[in-house]
Amino acid sequence: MSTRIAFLKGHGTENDFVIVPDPENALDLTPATVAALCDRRAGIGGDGVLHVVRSAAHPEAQAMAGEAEWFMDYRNGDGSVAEMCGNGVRVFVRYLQHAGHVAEGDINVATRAGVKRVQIAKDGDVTVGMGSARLPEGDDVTVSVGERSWPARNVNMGNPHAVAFVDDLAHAGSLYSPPPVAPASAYPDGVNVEFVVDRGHGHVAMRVHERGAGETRSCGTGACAVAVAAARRDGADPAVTGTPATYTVDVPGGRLVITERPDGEIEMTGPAVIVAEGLIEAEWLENAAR
Ligand SMILES: N[C@@H](CCC[C@H](N)C(=O)O)C(=O)O
Repeated sequence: MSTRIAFLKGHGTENDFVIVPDPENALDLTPATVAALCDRRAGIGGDGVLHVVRSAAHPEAQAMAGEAEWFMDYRNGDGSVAEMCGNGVRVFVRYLQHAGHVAEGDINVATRAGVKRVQIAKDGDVTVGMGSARLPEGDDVTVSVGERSWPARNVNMGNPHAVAFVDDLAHAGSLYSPPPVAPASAYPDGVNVEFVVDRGHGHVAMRVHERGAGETRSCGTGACAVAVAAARRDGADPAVTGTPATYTVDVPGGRLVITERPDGEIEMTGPAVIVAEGLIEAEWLENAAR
């Protein structure tokens, strides 16, 4: 009888993930395996994989093991590695709670963008301290779709984003392929692109084309990048004014609330849901790895 490998399926504002618990880092999750798992027809389906590993067991996280027991080894749906996933880290902690590894309260999670502090509230929402945004000075960029183009803000949330304010989210088009961003030299490792419209005071809506996944229903790091870009556009810089800036960001899959504090820390709150759990056939996984 062949061994089976446990998985779960979860989402945060419909940014969906295949969760693969592998505490001792025993699985060889090749890019081909990840892409097969995320395939919505021949696999389980998801925007990415949350590989759940003890920090001490992963070479990229051992240095963080003293601060955070668990490492989120995040992979995009095409198999590529990403530094950070804001919705993913909330779902990751929801999984840790579901599996009985942690209780309500504050939990540290190691990520490629450093240790993130995550809080599980009684109402079910999960808040993550995302760290601060980096806005490379004089590094603004241009995003295009067909004949239209917009000036965009280069915002780094541990991973790269280009944030464009548009008149209508439909102007982003089908987003079947990555929207061109110029100059390409601003993003040597590729970029996530957000299109944003205003909905009211401190309230915006966005669509996103994610590096390594295509258009998704939500992107947590993207929503944070959007909140920071909107705040700067609106003349709000909490580090200067000493007043936190809060934005509600509507995404196709729900709503996220983002607050930037005067010390630069950005907090994001939203839902995180475990949908299902099951077993992957080892033989299928072995074939997928080839
Ligand atoms: N959906 C994620 C971001 C996932 C990584 C991204 N595609 C990248 O390559 O940087 C989020 O919620 O932040």
